[in-house]
Amino acid sequence: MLANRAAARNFARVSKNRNDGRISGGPSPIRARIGRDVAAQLDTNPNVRRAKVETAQMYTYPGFLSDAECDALIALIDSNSRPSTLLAVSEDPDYRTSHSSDLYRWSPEILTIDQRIAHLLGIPDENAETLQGQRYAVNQQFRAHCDYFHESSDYWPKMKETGGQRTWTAMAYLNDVPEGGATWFPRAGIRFKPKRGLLVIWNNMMPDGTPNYDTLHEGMRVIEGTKYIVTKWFREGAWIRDHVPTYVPGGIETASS
Ligand SMILES: O=C(O)CCC(=O)C(=O)O
Ligand SMILES: [Fe+2]
Repeated sequence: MLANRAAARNFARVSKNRNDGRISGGPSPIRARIGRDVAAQLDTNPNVRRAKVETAQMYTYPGFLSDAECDALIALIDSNSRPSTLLAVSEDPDYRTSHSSDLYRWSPEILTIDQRIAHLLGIPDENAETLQGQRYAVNQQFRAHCDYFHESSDYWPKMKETGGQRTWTAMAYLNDVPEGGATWFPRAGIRFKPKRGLLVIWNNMMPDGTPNYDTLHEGMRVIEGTKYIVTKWFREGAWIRDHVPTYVPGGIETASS
């Protein structure tokens, strides 16, 4: 507990603008406020633990998803997945070798989980991208990357229009993995072993709202078994702007805005 409080104090002091050589963005009062507000909410939740990391705000919530929820999500991922993609082209064909599944946001089971995650962080659900499932078979991985967008990139104008920068990430493991598949933050110096139901939450921004290169992370190669996760990325603004459809059994009400 003491160590975690010290981590929180030190995080507030760390404001050196480290980056990976690309312009990923500068300070931002809105992103800084989101960082403070979400951390304040997580710090008072008795189910949430702050990770012992000084250079980023990082938390865990063991058992956030029930076994039944994990099983339902695994079945959905298996029924609907495609090879994972990247926003920017990579020269390394092994960079992201998993399969992804865009989970159907308006189905009751996804909506409930989506809203629980948004409520936990205290960020409006409309700021969140659709929950994305990932499946990694043996030897598959997602090499080191940051979840925030590079504001000098070709894809940025489109991202800016659809809610802007990614601030917080929430990622849950749906199963235990016999060997490999940890999520490793080499710069922050922490590694999470997949554990069924565990939610890992981190802020991709620094205290002043600048993208935090210390959140660099890697989905390590799976050595034995299959790894299933769901990831939710929160934007600084509204990602959903249009009419929000209502779910009706067998489909959605599709009135346009
Ligand atoms: O698979 C992992 O452990 C990390 C996944 C990840 O970084 C992501 O989905 O953005
Ligand atoms: Fe990531």
